[in-house]
Amino acid sequence: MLFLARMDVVFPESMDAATKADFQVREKEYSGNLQQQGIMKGIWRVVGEYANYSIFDVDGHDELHEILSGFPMFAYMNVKVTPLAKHPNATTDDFFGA
Ligand SMILES: O=C(O)C[C@H]1C=CC(=O)O1
Repeated sequence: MLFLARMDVVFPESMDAATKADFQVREKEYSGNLQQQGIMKGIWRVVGEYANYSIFDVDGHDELHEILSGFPMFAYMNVKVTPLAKHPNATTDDFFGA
């Protein structure tokens, strides 16, 4: 099942630069592992915002929630999830080469 997620990151004003940098390193590792496993099919920066759109291929809602809540920055993210269904006009099922 494919899901589109938008993640907006909002760090508290009081968070120091070293703590932010540490979150970013850990986030990159977590995200990279998901991409290597083929669970996270892609991630795109929203231009001009500290936010991304990502696509996940998971078995269901519970798995997606577990994955999203495992992001190191989860406590500082607002996440909106959109389930994706096949469009009748789609010419391929293989958009991500899966
Ligand atoms: O930089 C971001 O958009 C935050 C974060 C959320 C997932 C990820 O890989 O990075």
